[in-house]
Amino acid sequence: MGIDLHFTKGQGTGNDFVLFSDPDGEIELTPAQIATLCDRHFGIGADGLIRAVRSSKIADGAGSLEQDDAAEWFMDYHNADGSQAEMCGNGIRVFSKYLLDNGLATLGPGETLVVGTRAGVIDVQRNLAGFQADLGRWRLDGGEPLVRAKNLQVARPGLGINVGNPHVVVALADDEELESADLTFIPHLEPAPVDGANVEFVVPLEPLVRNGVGHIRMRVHERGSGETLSCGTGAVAAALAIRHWAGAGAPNQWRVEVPGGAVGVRMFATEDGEHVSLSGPAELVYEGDVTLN
Ligand SMILES: N[C@@H](CCC[C@H](N)C(=O)O)C(=O)O
Repeated sequence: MGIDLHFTKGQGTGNDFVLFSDPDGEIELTPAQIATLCDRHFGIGADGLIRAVRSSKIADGAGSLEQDDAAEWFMDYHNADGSQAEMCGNGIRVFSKYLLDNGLATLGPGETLVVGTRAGVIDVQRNLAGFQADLGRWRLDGGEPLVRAKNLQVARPGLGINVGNPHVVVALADDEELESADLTFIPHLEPAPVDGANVEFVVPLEPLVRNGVGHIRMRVHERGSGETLSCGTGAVAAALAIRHWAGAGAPNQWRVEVPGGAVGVRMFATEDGEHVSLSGPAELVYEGDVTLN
C-alpha cells in the first residue's frame, strides 16, 4: 500500500526542501523513497527532505538528540540521496517558517522558537532578513585535508570545521577560479573524512571588510546532495575559516554571497563559549500531494 503525503516545498537562498509533518512519528521513509522524492526528474525535486516530528516521538537512535522540553518539534533532516544529516542551516529557517505558517508553533517579536535537531537544540528568532538561528558552539575539526576539484589546477589545503555537521573550507584566489571549479563531481579529500564532508570553495571580496562586516563569496558541494545554490552551515563554516586565516582583528560579522543570494553570519561570546548564528530568508513556495509506492 502506498504512503500518501501532503508536502510543502520551501527554499532559503535557493537551497530547497520538501517538508511534511508527521507529528506522531508514524512515517519512516526509506533512503530510496527520500531520494525519489528529491529527484528533480522523477520526483518533486529538492536538495533535502525535512520531516516535522514531535521531539517526544522521534525514534530512538536518531543521534545525539539533546532532549529539551522547550523543543516541541524536531527537524528530521535528510539529504537528497536519502542520507541523514545532523543539521541544516537554511533548512532550519524554512522549517521554522513551515511550523509558523501551519499553526504548529508561534513566534512573537523578541521570542525564541526552540527546535530539536541531531546537532542539539537550536534557538530561532525572527529578524530583518527573515530568521536568525543560533547554531551554538563550533569547533575546528577534521584537520586540513588536501582538496582536489575538477578543473582546479592544483590541490589546496582545506580547513575542517564542524558546526553541527562536517565541513571542509578551501580558499581560492579569485572569482575566475571559483567559477572554473566543476562541482558536478565530488571533490576529492585526502585524507577522506570518515563521515564525509560538505566542501566550500571561498574567495574574499574586495574590500574584504566594509563597515566592520567581512564579505566573502562561496560555492558549495554538499555531502549527499551535490552542488547546491546555498548551504547555510557551509556559509557559517566559510566565514569561520576566513576569520581564522585572517587572524587577530578579523570581524565577527560576515556577509556570505552564494549563487542563490546572501546570508549573514555572526560570532558572539556566551557563557558557554563562542556561538555562531546564521540569518537569512525563508520562503514556502507551493504545496501538493504525492503517493509513494
Ligand atoms: N544545506 C544545508 C546542509 C544540509 C546537510 C549537509 N548536506 C550535510 O550532509 O551535512 C545547510 O543549509 O546547512
